[in-house]
Amino acid sequence: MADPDPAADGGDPPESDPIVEAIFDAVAATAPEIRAALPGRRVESGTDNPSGESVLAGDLYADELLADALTAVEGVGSFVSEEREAAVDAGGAVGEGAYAVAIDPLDGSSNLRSNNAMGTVVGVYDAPLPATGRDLVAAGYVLYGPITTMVVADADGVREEVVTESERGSVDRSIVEGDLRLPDDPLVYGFGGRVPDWPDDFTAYAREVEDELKLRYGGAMVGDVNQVLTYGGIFAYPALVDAPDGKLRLSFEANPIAYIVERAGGAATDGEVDILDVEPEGVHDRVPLYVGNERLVERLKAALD
Ligand SMILES: O=P(O)(O)OC[C@H]1O[C@](O)(COP(=O)(O)O)[C@@H](O)[C@@H]1O
Ligand SMILES: [Mg+2]
Ligand SMILES: [Mg+2]
Repeated sequence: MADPDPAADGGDPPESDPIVEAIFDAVAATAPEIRAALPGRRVESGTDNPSGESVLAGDLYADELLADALTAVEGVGSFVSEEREAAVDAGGAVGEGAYAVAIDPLDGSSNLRSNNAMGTVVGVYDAPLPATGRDLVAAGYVLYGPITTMVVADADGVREEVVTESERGSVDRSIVEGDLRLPDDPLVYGFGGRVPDWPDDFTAYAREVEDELKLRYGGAMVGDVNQVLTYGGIFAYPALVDAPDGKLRLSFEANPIAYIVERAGGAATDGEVDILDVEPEGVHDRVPLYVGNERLVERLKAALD
């Protein structure tokens, strides 16, 4: 369930965390370089990642750039990536003043060839990984769409920034929405996986939602979730009959998205429990993800019961 908004009780909003600020400064600073590098990196790298998926040159480039940038941040003790088997030790004791950062360097990379939206997903944990989402202190994503935006959720709430490259070669960031909240009236839905692979109970739920909302599925989680955050609705990459854990990874896809959407007033579940309560065994564990307006998520859980 959504955490109470610290500022809503009339109290002072919590001070922003300087390490978290430095992490998202580093992520924003890499965004123009990643975007500029994509045209020449649409080809297969010839390698597979720990999830057994083929990796594009763009995935590896983004991973290298973000690894260098994030492990250099004072207060980052460990770095985990979709493209790396194990955590990279960045110095500093995670959980005792240092954070573990988990990233999906390029989410939706299959959209690179078709020139559709992609992104970078970031989770900042106050515990060594694998950890539950309750150990997140912040999360965010960069969305490489017609413009480059960055959504950041932390103790202060959820904000959306536009990230542009300045003449000086650095980045300019302007907050376009300082208190992002899911609209109460949902408008869109996007469900991944092939329809014949959906379990019957999810298919029945999908048929109901299809009669109520507009289909918005672009094939990149960050783009599809950003539609839900903007217009209200639900995104799912469900459990499939031949993949009961779905496709998305908990540490650097589902948990960060769940943290963001919960702080924006929504909900996120694996079909049974809150995503943020799922106990992983490994940093590459997959989990079904259903995320969006609370009422739609509650109906989903009842449908899968
Ligand atoms: O191609 P499918 O099966 O629709 O899967 C799309 C899903 O796979 C992903 O692309 C997986 O992420 P990566 O591209 O980071 O591996 C998600 O962004 C997206 O939601
Ligand atoms: Mg991804
Ligand atoms: Mg990826």
